[in-house]
Amino acid sequence: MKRNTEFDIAVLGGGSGGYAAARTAAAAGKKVVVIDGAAELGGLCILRGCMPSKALIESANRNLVVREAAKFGIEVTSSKVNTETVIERKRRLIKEFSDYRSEQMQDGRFELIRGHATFKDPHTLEVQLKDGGSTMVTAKTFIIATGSSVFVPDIPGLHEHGYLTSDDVLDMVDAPDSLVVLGGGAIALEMAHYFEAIDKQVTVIQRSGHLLTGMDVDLADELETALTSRTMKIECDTRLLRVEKTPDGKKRVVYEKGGVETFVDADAILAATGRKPNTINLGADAANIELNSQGGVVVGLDMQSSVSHIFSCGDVCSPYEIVHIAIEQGELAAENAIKFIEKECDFGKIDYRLKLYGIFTDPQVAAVGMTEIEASAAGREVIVETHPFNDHGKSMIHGSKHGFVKLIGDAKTKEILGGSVVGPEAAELIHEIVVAMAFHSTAGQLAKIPHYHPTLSEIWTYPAEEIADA
Ligand SMILES: Cc1cc2nc3c(=O)[nH]c(=O)nc-3n(C[C@H](O)[C@H](O)[C@H](O)COP(=O)(O)OP(=O)(O)OC[C@H]3O[C@@H](n4cnc5c(N)ncnc54)[C@H](O)[C@@H]3O)c2cc1C
Ligand SMILES: NC(=O)c1ccc[n+]([C@@H]2O[C@H](COP(=O)([O-])OP(=O)(O)OC[C@H]3O[C@@H](n4cnc5c(N)ncnc54)[C@H](O)[C@@H]3O)[C@@H](O)[C@H]2O)c1
Repeated sequence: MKRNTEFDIAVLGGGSGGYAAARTAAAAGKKVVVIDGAAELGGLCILRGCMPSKALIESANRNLVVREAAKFGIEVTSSKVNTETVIERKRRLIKEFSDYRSEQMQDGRFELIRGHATFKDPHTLEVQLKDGGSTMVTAKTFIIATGSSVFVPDIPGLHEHGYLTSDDVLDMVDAPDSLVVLGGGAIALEMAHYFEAIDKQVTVIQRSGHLLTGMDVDLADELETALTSRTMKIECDTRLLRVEKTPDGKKRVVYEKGGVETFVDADAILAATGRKPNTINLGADAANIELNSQGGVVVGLDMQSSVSHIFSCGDVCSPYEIVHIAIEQGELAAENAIKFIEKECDFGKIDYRLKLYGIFTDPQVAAVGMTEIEASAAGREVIVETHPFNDHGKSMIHGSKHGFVKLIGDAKTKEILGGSVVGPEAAELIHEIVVAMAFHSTAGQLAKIPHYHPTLSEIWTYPAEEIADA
C-alpha cells in the first residue's frame, strides 16, 4: 500500500536518540513519523542497557554491603542472593519505564509505525510492518537513529560452544556459578562487577594492556586493583585463541599472554567485546549514505550525513555510545533537519567538550571533558593533580580503600579542562566538575566554592587548590 502523506521528518528508530529527535521536531510544529522495528518499545537504554544493568547492580551492591558489614560492627548471621527476586525487581522497574516511554511514543505528537525501515531511494522508505505487510513512507528529511547491536568476534569454538551477551545476562534468573567475561570495557566490567558481587566466580579477559581502552591508564589500573581485591581475576594484554569444551562440560577459554598459552574454565562465557551500528538492511546504498569501516553512518558535527537531507544520531553514528550524547545529537539532528526544510543554512554543531562517561562498578568510574591522553594528543599544556580517597575524612569514614579524583587544568589560564574519579559515588561526584566546566570555571574558582563538611564532594577542593597554586 502506498501512503500519500509526505512527512517533514521521518525518524528511523525510537530509542533515546530517535525519541529525542521526534519530540523536538514535533514541538516545533513539524509533521513527524517515527518508525521503530523492535518487538517492544523503549529502546536499548530502557530495555537492555542502562536501566536493567543498573537495577541488577543495585541489588549486587546491597550484597557487597552485607559482605563488608562485620567491619562496621554489624553481624550478619546469614544471607543469600535470590536471583529470582533480583530479576523480578528489574522486570518490574523496566516495565514501568517502558510503559511510560510507550505512552510518550503514542500520545499523538507524532505518528508511530511499528516495523523495519529500508531506504528504497533517498526520499522513500519501505517499511516491513511488525504485524505483517509493508508500507511506503516519503519525507522531506530523515533522521537515522537505529542504534547498535552486540558485536561478537569470530573466535574459533565460541559460536559452537555457546556464549552469553549482555542481552541474555540482564534477564538471567539462573546465574552461572562461574563466568569468563571477554572484553574489558564498560559492559564487561559492569557485568563482571554484578556477578562477582552476587558471589559468582568471575575472570575478565581483556585484549588491551589495561581495562577501559581509551581512558587514562591510572584510572583503569586503580579500578583493576580494586576489583581484583575482591574475588575477581583480571587478565589484560591477552589474545583470545579458541574456546573448547572440557570433559566435565565446562567452557574453556584458551588465550595467549606474554607469549604463553594459558586457559580458564567456567560454566559460561559472556561476550562483551563491543557493539556494532545497526545499518544492515537499512538500504544505505539505495540512498547513497556513506558508512564508515565499522558500518556506522558518517556524520559531521551538525549530524548531517553524506546526503544533505539525511541526518543521524545515537549509537548508529556516534563516536560515543552514551545516552546523554544520543539525546543531544537527536535534538540537534531535528533542529538542523528543520533548518534544512526551511532553507536556512546556519546549522548548529555538537560540542563534545562536556562529554561524560560513567561506569557503575564498585568503585565507580566517571570522567568529564578531556582525558590526560586527549590533552597530550591535542598538544595542550596542562597541570594534572589528584587526591586519593583513602586520605580524605568522609571517604575514610565511608570505608573507601580505593580510588582518587583527578583534575586537569590548562597550564596558563588554570581553566578546568577535564575531571575524573574512580571511587565511591563517582558518577554523582563528577557532576560538580561538569557544572564548573560548563561555566568555564578555573581551578581557583572551584576551590573557593563552599563545600559542606564532611562530604565526599569536598575532595575536589584539594586538586583544585593544587592547580590554582601551581
Ligand atoms: C548493557 C548496556 C548498558 C549501558 N549502560 C549505559 C549507561 O549506564 N549509561 C549510558 O549513557 N549508556 C549506557 N549504554 C549505552 C546506551 O544504552 C546507548 O548509547 C543508547 O541507548 C543508544 O540509543 P540509540 O537511540 O542510539 O539506540 P537504541 O535505543 O538502540 O534505538 C534504536 C532503535 O531503532 C530500532 N531499529 C533498528 N534498525 C531499524 C530500522 N531499520 N527500522 C526501524 N527501526 C530500527 C531498534 O529496534 C531500536 O528500537 C549501555 C548499553 C548497554 C548495552
Ligand atoms: N555505564 C555506561 O555508561 C555504559 C555501560 C555499558 C555500555 N556503555 C556503552 O556501550 C558501548 C559498548 O560497550 P562495550 O563494553 O561492549 O564496548 P567497548 O568497546 O567499550 O569495550 C569492548 C572491550 O572489549 C575489548 N575487546 C575487543 N575485542 C576483544 C577480543 N577479541 N578479546 C579481548 N578483548 C577484546 C576491547 O579492548 C574493549 O576494552 C560502550 O561504547 C559504552 O559507551 C556505557
